[in-house]
Amino acid sequence: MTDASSRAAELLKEHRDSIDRLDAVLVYTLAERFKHTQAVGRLKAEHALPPSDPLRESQQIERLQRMALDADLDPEFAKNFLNFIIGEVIQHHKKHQS
Ligand SMILES: O=C(O)C(=O)C[C@]1(C(=O)O)C=C[C@@H](O)C=C1
Repeated sequence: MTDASSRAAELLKEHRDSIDRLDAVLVYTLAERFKHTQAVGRLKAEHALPPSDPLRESQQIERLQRMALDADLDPEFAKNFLNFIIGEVIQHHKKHQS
């Protein structure tokens, strides 16, 4: 192995270690978020509230897109990602109500 290729292998490993650490943060963060949304789902079912709240969603999307721009993340990606998670939450809420 040349010096350049062993340095590249070292850098690749460092990046992958960071990616693994950040993936763990994502999983634990998502799990914590779902714990809160499950509690919200129970509250909504107990009080006959609708599973989705479009006004709240548009506020969340707007806020997330502002943060994404600030963080140098594609705001369209951030929006799609949040919409995907919220879609999943709404399915869970609907199950609580049925
Ligand atoms: O805040 C709520 O009312 C929720 O049910 C949580 C949540 C979310 O996942 O953030 C999910 C569905 C709603 O449409 C809005 C937001």
